[in-house]
Amino acid sequence: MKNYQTSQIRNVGVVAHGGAGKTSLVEAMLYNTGVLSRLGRVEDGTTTSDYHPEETAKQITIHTSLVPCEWNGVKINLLDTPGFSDFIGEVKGALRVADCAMFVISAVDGVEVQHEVIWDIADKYNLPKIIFVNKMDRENASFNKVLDDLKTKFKGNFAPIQIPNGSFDTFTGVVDIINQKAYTSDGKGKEAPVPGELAGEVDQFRELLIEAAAEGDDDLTMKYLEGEELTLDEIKDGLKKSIAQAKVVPVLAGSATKNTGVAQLMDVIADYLPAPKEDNGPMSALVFKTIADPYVGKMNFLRVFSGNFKSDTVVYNSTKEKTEKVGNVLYVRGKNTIQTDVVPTGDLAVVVKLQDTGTGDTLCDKDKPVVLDKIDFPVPTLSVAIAPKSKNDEDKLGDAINKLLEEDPTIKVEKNTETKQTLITGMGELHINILLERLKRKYGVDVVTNDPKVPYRETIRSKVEVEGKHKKQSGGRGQYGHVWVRFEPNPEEDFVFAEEVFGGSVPRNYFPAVEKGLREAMTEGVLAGYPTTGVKATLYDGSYHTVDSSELAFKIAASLAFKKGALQAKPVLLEPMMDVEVLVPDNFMGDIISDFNTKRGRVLGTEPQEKQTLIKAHVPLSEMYRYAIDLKSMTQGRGSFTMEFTGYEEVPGRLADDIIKKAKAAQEADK
Ligand SMILES: Nc1nc2c(ncn2[C@@H]2O[C@H](COP(=O)(O)OP(=O)(O)OP(=O)(O)O)[C@@H](O)[C@H]2O)c(=O)[nH]1
Repeated sequence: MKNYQTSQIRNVGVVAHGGAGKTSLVEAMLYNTGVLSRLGRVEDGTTTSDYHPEETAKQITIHTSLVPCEWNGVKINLLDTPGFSDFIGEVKGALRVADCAMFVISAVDGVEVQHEVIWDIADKYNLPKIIFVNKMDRENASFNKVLDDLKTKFKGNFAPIQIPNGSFDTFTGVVDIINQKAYTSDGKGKEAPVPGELAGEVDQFRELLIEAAAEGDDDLTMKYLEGEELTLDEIKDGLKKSIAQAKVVPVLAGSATKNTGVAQLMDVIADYLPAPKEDNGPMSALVFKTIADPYVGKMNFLRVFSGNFKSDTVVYNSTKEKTEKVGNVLYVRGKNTIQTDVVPTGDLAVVVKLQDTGTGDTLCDKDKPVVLDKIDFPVPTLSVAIAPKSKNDEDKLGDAINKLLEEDPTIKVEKNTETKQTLITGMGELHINILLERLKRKYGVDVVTNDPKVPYRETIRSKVEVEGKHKKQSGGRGQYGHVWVRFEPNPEEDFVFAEEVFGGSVPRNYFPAVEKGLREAMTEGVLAGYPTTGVKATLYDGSYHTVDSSELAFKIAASLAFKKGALQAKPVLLEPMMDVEVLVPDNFMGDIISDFNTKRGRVLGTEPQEKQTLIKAHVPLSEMYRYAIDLKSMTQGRGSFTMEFTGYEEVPGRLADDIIKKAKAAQEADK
């Protein structure tokens, strides 16, 4: 691959709802450039971009893959992104470094949920958009229906620039609106005059395009408004500017698997889509993806935003505040790599084997450090507990998890100190399944999964004074510890220890042992063995023996006092509560609120947002573990939510009885 200058580069994020045909389209584009001798098929697992074993097995895209292709003297960097909602983080990473979002929409299925979700992301990045209406060869394909769908679902000036000639079994090619030429099927196709029956439509769409072109440039606007005719060059130039300013969204049609209309799409990308912004300042680059490749090692995919990125140099990671040594820099295409010495502004490439650099990090010159805007990754919300299957798996698990985390910014792993479970949190069921498969296939670690346990707690509701006495006389030196302790509720803190001992009834040097005895006893509550919190304990009396008393004896006495005291002080079970915020389109509000009622939640309020409503609620954690799945099915994937721990609340009586019964049965079984 030769070196390209910034003006000759097009970075295109290929985005869509799953199954619309992104991967097939990228494959056809690559085939047209001549680097493939035959067209790979998703069904056969032979496409260039979906080459990971987990992708060929499931026939879906999981990773964004970078596929550069050369066309008409331009290098088109295609970022083939996953369409399934669990992998929206990959789409966000790709669009952060793309200069344009290309939406692939099935002519049969029209605009689907993920298109809507990604549309909003593209809007946030102010990205120009282009639309390819795919699958024109399928039964029930309708270009005009998709066009109507676009106009009702999105804001935008949609202007067809290439329309289909026929559909399904009459689909014979495409018509280029600007040049007013028809092309027959397959590859570049043969040029032909516009068929008579399409002439009216072509004229009408051409008028729309000219109007859109005129909006791209003030001089052209004037000329257009004065009724003068624009030349072909002026139309093309104006259109280019309008697209770059996102004032018009060009719409094209074709079939990826029949490779029809695809060469014309590539012409449009090369001729009309914006090149990256030139910036000759000091070097800066953003890492948008990290992969642990079994052969190559760690691969950081980056985009250069300014200056040139060079191989065999030292760069500064301003995010981690660390210096990194750069060795090889590669251009990649699926599995294949080519070394390069320099990557110009705007280009995408891969650096291998950096020490500390990960996704979202900025690399720059040490003496002119900058930090580029981060990628706004989604927060994972679906958790499962995992445990190693064998000792061998246990040894490898920690390392393997670190590798997973390095590759995927949308996973969280944490060990819950109370339940002792390791929780892995991801974006959805499919995401978690894939992570577990990856653990096994790539890192040889087998795990079993469980539902997460709820970290319940216990507390007391009344004040009591109790005695704890430990006395043992069995020949030789005995053991003697004796305390009186007052227990009272103190919800503000986990535990407070105080003493009001008069006249040395318990000597000072035993106080720490008493406190320790209480703290240890509290880790296993009297109701169901959960940690006890919100207690103040005051040691106020007791007695000792000059020979037989010891720290151990006082510790035991304190522990006995706690067990007795907690039982008398009206113990109750507490559960963790979450502050939940759900963002959904307005029409789902009622469903979300009534669902919270069944989940023992309290809705705190709703706030209208642009196009959506934010619902705030207070819900027990035990009801929220599968919410990621519930919300997806309630809103067909249109909703999102976040939650945060806020504190503990008492579990209602009957439910508490059940939980205590189950916990006791489990304790028995353990014995
Ligand atoms: N008839 C017809 N089938 C197509 C066309 N494009 C794609 N398909 C088929 O549609 C299915 C999905 O295509 P993919 O290319 O995997 O779609 P994708 O958008 O990459 O899907 P994800 O990887 O899940 O995001 C495959 O079975 C393709 O063969 C087309 O133009 N015509």
